[in-house]
Amino acid sequence: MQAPAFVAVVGHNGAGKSTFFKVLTRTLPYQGEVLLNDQSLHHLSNPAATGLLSYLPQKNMVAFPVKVRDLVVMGLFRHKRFFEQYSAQDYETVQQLLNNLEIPHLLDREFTELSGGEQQMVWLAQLMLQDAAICLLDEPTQQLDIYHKKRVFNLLTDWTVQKNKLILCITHDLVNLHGHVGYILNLSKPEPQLEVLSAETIRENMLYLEEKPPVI
Ligand SMILES: Nc1ncnc2c1ncn2[C@@H]1O[C@H](COP(=O)(O)OP(=O)(O)OP(=O)(O)O)[C@@H](O)[C@H]1O
Repeated sequence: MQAPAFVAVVGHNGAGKSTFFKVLTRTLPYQGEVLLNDQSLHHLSNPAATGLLSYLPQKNMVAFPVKVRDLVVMGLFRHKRFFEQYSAQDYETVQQLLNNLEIPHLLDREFTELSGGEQQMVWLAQLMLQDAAICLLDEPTQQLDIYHKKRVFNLLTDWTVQKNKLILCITHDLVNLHGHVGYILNLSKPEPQLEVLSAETIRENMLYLEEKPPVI
C-alpha cells in the first residue's frame, strides 16, 4: 500500500483492530513478518522519532495540569533537541493549526478540564503536528458530535492527499465514510483485504457488521 491512502479499519468489538495497531507500534510481541516501507518492522529504529509513524491511541490520558497549546506543541518533539524550548514560531504553528481545526478557543484552556470530544480534537491536533508519514488513529471520532465526526473525516481524507499520508483509522462510524476516497479493511472477515471505498462496499460492510460476530 502506497501513500497517499486513507484506510478505514473496521470490525466487531474484539476483532483485533487495536491489537493490529499495537503490533505496528511494537507495543505487542508478534510472530511472522511485518513490513513498513519494504523494511521489516523489527529492523526499523524508533519509527516515531524518525517521522515514519505516529499513533493516536483509543484512550490517551494526561495526569498533570497542562494548557492545550503546551500539549499540542509537543507534537513537534522530533524537531527539538533534548531540553530545547519551543519557540514563538512553534506556538504560532499551533495557533494556525487550531484555527484550521476550528478550535482556536481551546488554545489557553486547561486540557484536563475539557470535554471528552474537545480532548479528542486536541489529540488530533498534536498528531497532525507530528506530521509522520504513516498515521494510526484508534477511533479518533468516538466522542465527537455529529458535526465534528463529519468534519474530522473530511480533514483526515483531505490531509491524506495534501500531505501524501498513509492513514489507518479504526472506526465504527461507517456512515461517515460516504463520499471519501480510500479503502475499508474489515478485520471481522475471515480473509481481510483492502476494499475500495464506495457506496456499495460501505453498505456491504455495514450489513456484515450488523450480524452477530463469529465466536472464535
Ligand atoms: N492485554 C491483553 N491480553 C489478552 N488478551 C487481550 C489483551 N488485549 C486485547 N486482548 C484480546 O484480543 C482481542 C482483540 O482485542 P482488540 O482490543 O484488538 O479488539 P478491537 O477490535 O480493537 O475491539 P474494540 O472495537 O472493542 O475496540 C480481544 O478478544 C481482546 O479480549
